[in-house]
Amino acid sequence: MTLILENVTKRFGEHTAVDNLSLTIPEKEMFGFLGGNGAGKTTTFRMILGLLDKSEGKISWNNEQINYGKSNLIGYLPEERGLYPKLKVREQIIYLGRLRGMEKAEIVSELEKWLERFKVPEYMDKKVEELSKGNQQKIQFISAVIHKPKLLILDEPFSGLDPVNVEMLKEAVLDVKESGTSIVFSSHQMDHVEEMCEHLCILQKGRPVVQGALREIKRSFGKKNLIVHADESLEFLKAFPGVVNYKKVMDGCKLQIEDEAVSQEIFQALQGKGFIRKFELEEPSLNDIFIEKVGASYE
Ligand SMILES: Nc1ncnc2c1ncn2[C@@H]1O[C@H](COP(=O)(O)OP(=O)(O)OP(=O)(O)O)[C@@H](O)[C@H]1O
Repeated sequence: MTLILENVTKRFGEHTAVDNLSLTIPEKEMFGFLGGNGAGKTTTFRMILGLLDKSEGKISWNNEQINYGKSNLIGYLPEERGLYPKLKVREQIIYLGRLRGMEKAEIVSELEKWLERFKVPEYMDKKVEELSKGNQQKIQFISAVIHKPKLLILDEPFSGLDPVNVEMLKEAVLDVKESGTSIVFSSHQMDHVEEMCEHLCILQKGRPVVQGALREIKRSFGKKNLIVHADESLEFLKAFPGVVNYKKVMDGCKLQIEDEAVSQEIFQALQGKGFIRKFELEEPSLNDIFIEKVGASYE
């Protein structure tokens, strides 16, 4: 089931939050949705879910109009987490599972599996308000996937989690994807998107500035990173032709260079200038691409 957005626009009064956005999110894919604060990610999610009317355009899923009435097919982890603090985890998930048409016994058995997996079986009969913020997030995630949705929308799923819990949740998300669910998720942490997504879109002021397959986006960016560690000062590389950016790091520097050929010229220029301990050419990171494409709009 492919999710398609065609020329979707959302205006709040004079302000255009999402501007003529077209996207195709392939079936059974993990799609990364990125953008700075206020870029329009949550607004797009709300429109996909039918929680917010769009001003213009068309959103369809499997050629049908999508809406939250089809909630047994959709899972949503909202940015503003929304659990009932006074309810016990068991009551909470049973309530949400029933709303999605599940039988109570099936809900409890699925919940037990998830709590075991997240290493918190003892939370079954704890009130949500008794759990830490990160652990509430695990429960919120369970509430989004308990009914095995076909489409899962995760708004900042990893924010506020410690590194161990991030890894645990990442694995869970990948398993949900492997079971055949299409997943769209937003994140400000580029490394998560880089690790998990085949396709992505970077929004800036409601418009896509980068869109497509991650591998292709990196290839077409052209610039590469070069890390050099040496005994001698490398300051002279700041002004070296083809060096776009120079950053001092421990023991050396990290350069952004125009293309691979520049690295060879630098290598030659370094001959006879002391011992080179590291000389490593890297693909640009998604963080580099994001900063270049979106960073300018902050100035
Ligand atoms: N209900 C609303 N009424 C008026 N303006 C809104 C409303 N919801 C969102 N906006 C505006 O639309 C723009 C996009 O907001 P949105 O929440 O979609 O951004 P976001 O990309 O999710 O940002 P963040 O990363 O900070 O969560 C912002 O300028 C925001 O102020």
